[in-house]
Amino acid sequence: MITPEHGLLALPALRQLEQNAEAAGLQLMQHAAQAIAGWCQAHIPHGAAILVAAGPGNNGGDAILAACLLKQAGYAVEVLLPEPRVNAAVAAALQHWQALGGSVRPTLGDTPPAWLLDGLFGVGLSRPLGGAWLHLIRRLNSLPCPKLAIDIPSGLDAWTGQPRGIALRASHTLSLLCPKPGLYTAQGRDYCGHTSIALLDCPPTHYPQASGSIAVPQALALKRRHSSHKGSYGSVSVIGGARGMSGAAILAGRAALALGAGKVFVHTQDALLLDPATPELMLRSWQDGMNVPAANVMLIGPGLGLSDQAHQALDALLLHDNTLVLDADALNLLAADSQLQARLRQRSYPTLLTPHPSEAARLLDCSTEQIQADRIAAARQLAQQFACTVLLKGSGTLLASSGQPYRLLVHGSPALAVAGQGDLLGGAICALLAQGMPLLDGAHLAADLHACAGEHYETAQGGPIGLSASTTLQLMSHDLNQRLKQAGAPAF
Ligand SMILES: NC(=O)C1=CN([C@@H]2O[C@H](COP(=O)(O)OP(=O)(O)OC[C@H]3O[C@@H](n4cnc5c(N)ncnc54)[C@H](OP(=O)(O)O)[C@@H]3O)[C@@H](O)[C@H]2O)[C@@H](O)CC1
Ligand SMILES: [K+]
Repeated sequence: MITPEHGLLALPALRQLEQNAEAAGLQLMQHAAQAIAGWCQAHIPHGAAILVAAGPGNNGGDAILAACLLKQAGYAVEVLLPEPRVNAAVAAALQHWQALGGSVRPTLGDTPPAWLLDGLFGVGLSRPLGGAWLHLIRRLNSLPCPKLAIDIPSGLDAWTGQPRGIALRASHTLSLLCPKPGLYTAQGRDYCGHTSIALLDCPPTHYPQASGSIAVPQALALKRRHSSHKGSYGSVSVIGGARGMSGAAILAGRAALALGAGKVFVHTQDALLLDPATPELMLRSWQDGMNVPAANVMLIGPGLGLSDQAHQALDALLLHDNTLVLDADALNLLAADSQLQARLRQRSYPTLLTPHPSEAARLLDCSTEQIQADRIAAARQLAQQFACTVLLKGSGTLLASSGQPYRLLVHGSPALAVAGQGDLLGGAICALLAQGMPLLDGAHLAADLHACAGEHYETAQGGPIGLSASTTLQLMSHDLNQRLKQAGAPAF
């Protein structure tokens, strides 16, 4: 059961929710206005000058009713109404505003306010913004003040996280009734700033079924018994590291160890004698063969290259009856060979693909821009087309598996946008799977630990530059131990 604060609704379900609430006599717009005014009173100094930009739909209605409450609370509020043709709810809100002595201006003045409230467009944006709206939002973006977006920054698509023509660049976003995927994925994080959700006291029974979720699985399944040994925590084999690329496979192996796998093998093209920083790794060459015990989780791809030998290794591994994670060049080999694709679809054992947007584009034979234009659709299409679970990397990482609600990560940081981080994530996922977590949950928890490591680093350093692999792994294993401490009893 996905709770209202975690559920991601499609537009028809959101409209259904609105109708359910209205039918039950809930005054959503009043609740929205109270939530917005409450947020402002908690964050904006008393009496400050607030410009409230109101659009022609209910997003504008929320904004104007909030303006009324803020004026009554002693703020110096002005309403900007660029479009005089408004819906009935906005007209009623305007009457209330004018009855309080509030004035309305059609264009932006010269004096910048202390804060801007953006209530131009919300989830009713139905086409790209053009003409006068482009000009206005450009001017609002250049105002030297913090900006609170109501529900979603105006112009940002609430489902894809992409601006439609242009979008307001908010410093904060207060989203109403439920989270929306566009707050977190694609360009959403850059446009929304700090986000919070106001559920508007809407009872959970009014919420239709969610198509996605932002809830992170618990670490409970990873609790350890005292009477356990390394054989209790599974083993991971990493297959990659073509000549000159062995570092990628080693990094994946280190991550698998750091996140708790019992034993880790790393198969590289040339046999390495030792990883001095992690002598626990068991190093093998491709010539030693890929025969590994049936309980293993296998990761193929980091630094694998596109050679015939690499192709043969992937071809053989797809026949193995154990959990398989495909990353990096394994995905590129897959994209170029329909026979490999057919073999993948025939697998009956858990299989995960972990593409970044360019790899996803190769797999779906489209452009990276097309993937990014609708990341949720792309992740779902990959999962369906290849009959497996998919983790689509990038800002707002997504997980999709046919017949399941999609998952969306709300954490992450540009600190992670450096070489080697994908290899670490692949190894970390395998570690949690080797310890018995189901595929979707294990991949999700590992990705969340990775995303949070980036955020923790950025917070601690005051910026995103310079995150190393070893720091990432320390942060991830520390976070995992904290989550274990908070989890309940061991899962016997
Ligand atoms: N959902 C909920 O349960 C709740 C919703 N609430 C609030 O309502 C908001 C949604 O309200 P909404 O549906 O009235 O849509 P909204 O975003 O105000 O815009 C519609 C207007 O914009 C216009 N328009 C659209 N695109 C345009 C374009 N490119 N260029 C120009 N015009 C364009 C469109 O015109 P039309 O397409 O009809 O020509 C119409 O006039 C939601 O975000 C939240 O704030 C809360 O009160 C609590 C519960
Ligand atoms: K808005």
